[in-house]
Amino acid sequence: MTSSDSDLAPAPDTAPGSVPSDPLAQARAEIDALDDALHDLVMRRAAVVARLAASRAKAGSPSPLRPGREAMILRRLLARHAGPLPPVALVRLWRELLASSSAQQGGFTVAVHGRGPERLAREHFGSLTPLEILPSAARALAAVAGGEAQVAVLPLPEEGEAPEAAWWLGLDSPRLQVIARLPFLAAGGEEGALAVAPGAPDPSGADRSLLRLEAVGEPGRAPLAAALAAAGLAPRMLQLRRDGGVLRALAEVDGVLTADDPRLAGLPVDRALPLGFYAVPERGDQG
Ligand SMILES: O=C(O)C(=O)C[C@]1(C(=O)O)C=C[C@@H](O)C=C1
Repeated sequence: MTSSDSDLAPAPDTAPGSVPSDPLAQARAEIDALDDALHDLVMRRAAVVARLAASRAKAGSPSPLRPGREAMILRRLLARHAGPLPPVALVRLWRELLASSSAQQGGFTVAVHGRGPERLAREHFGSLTPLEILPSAARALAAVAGGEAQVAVLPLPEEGEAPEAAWWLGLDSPRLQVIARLPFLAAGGEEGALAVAPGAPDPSGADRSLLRLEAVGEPGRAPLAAALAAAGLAPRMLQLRRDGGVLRALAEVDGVLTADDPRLAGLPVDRALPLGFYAVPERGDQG
C-alpha cells in the first residue's frame, strides 16, 4: 500500500459496520449517524413545505410569512426542550429553517432601518435572506408598500423620539401592520425591533396589539390610561406625544385587537386605530 492509499483508506476503527473502540471515533460515528438522520428529516420538512407552496393553500396572500404559526412552533419546541443545547441555539437553528422555508415559497427580502434592527433581522430571518438597508423607516415602509420587500424591520418606538423617527405615526394600517416583535426569545433589557408587513398577522394564541390614539382635547396620561383600562384595554405600555394641539399615543395591550373591536368605540379620543399585533416573546434569561 502506498502512503497516499493509506491516507484515503478508512482507519480500522471506522470501517463501515464495525464499532469503533476509540472514544473519539465512536462519538464521531454516532454524530455522523445523527447528522444523516437530521439531514433526512430536514429534507423531508422542505419537501412538505414545497408541497404546501404548490398546493396554493396560501394563494392570494402577499407574503408566505406566518409569524403566529412560527411563534407556535418555537413555543412548542422550547416547552419540550431539555439537555445541554442552550434554548437560544435551538431558536437560532429553527429561525434558519423557518426563513429558508419562507424563501422556498417565493422571493423574500427584508427592508431594514437601524443598526439594532439590522442585527435582529439577520438573526430572525436567517443568514441567507437578502436585507435591504435603508436610511429611514419611511423608506423601509415604502419598500414594503411597493412590493420590493416583504417585511420591514424597524426600531421599537420610544417616547420622546424625533417626529421622523416615530414611524408608527404614519403607519398605513390596515394596509401595513405590525406582525412580529424581535427577538422572539428575549433575555429582557436588550434592544428590540418590530416587523411590519402587508395585511393582518396570524394570531399565535398569546399576542399583544399596538393601538394608535389621536385626540385633539389633549387628555393626560393618567386619564387616558384609566379610560383604556375601563374599556378592557389596560395598557402594558403607553407612549404619548404632543404635536401642535394634537395628542398622539401608542398603547400596547394584551390580545388581538382589530378595527371592529367594540371596546374602541367608547374611548375618549378622536381616532383609535389598531396597528397590528405580535406573539408575546418568550423569556430566554436562562439561555
Ligand atoms: O405553515 C405555513 O404556512 C408554512 O409556510 C410553513 C412554515 C414552516 O416552515 O413551518 C414556513 C413559513 C411560515 O412563516 C410558517 C411556517
